[in-house]
Amino acid sequence: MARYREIYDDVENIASSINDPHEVAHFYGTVIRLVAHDFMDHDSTDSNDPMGSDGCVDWNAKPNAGLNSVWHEGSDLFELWQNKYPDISWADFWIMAANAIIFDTSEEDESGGKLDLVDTFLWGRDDRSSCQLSDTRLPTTAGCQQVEGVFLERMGLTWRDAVALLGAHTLGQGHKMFSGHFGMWMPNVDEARIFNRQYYQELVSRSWSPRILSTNPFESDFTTSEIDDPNPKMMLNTDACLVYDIEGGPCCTRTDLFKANGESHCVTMEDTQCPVYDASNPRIEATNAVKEMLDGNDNANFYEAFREAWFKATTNGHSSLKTIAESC
Ligand code: HEM
Repeated sequence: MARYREIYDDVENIASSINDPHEVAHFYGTVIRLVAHDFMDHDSTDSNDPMGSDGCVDWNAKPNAGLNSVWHEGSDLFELWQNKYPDISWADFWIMAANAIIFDTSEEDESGGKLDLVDTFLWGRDDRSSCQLSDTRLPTTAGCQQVEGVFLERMGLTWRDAVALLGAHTLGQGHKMFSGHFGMWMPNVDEARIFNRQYYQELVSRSWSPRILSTNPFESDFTTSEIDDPNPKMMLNTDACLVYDIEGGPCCTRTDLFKANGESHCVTMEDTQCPVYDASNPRIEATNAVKEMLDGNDNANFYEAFREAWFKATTNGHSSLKTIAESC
């Protein structure tokens, strides 16, 4: 346990040594994203090669672009592992580093506690040196079929789990040079360094309009600001579809919001309201989960749902992991 806590301190020290707030947000975000890309290749229906958290991502594959900014020989995090924790597998170490960041960036509840995922942590994952084609199991940003494919069908999670995990998009940002999707889910870089339920508030309270990407005109996402805004805001189709049915064609998520001068807040499609799911649509479960995260005065529902989903996602496919006490 002492070592586990030491990793929290060491990761916090790396973050505190970074001066630029955008770089801090990117460091936080990329470590969490790295763990997600390690576990999102799990396929419980493939008994030959289910994959999952195994310290293996295909660094050259397009969906993983940007992950090597925190994990390459010479990076602070890699050096920390190499110099102090080389006996710990990459898979275990990445999860501990992510848990450290989530603890550090989460908000205190009424009793002064933060989100500490220590009780979800089991160790003993073996690293793989090769996981070819794992990237083909990673979701694209196209829409909710992708969310269903990765989380419900292959990882065996629920809509509530999927919605909770996607709440991690409260941290960090997208980049033109990596995915082509650029901007933050949050309105500013201060918010993009706090792990809280703000993602859901942003999703339901703003007018998100479709944006064709200059980096890839065949792909789109959603924004609330002009394309050349220095701090554009962003929601991916896989985020927007948790509440809005975006499959019927381009639409704006809130056509009912107006500026003081009467102009619509929608950047485009100001007359076309995105429909919401009706009770017979299975995706209503996603919307209900978003409502659950927003219910109450604090992050309690989000933190509890995230804790459950993170445990399932990081242990998926493993049958002999051990509790920290067993390492003593
Ligand atoms: C349907 C599933 C998902 C899709 C399609 C998706 C897509 C993306 C994309 C396109 C980016 C921008 C990458 C870049 O250009 O830098 C991103 C960033 C990020 N993702 Fe996801 N993601 C998914 C699930 C997850 C999950 C499960 C987590 C964690 C639990 C996560 C955490 C993050 C974080 C924290 C960032 C910010 C990284 C940074 O600041 O560089 N994502 N995601």
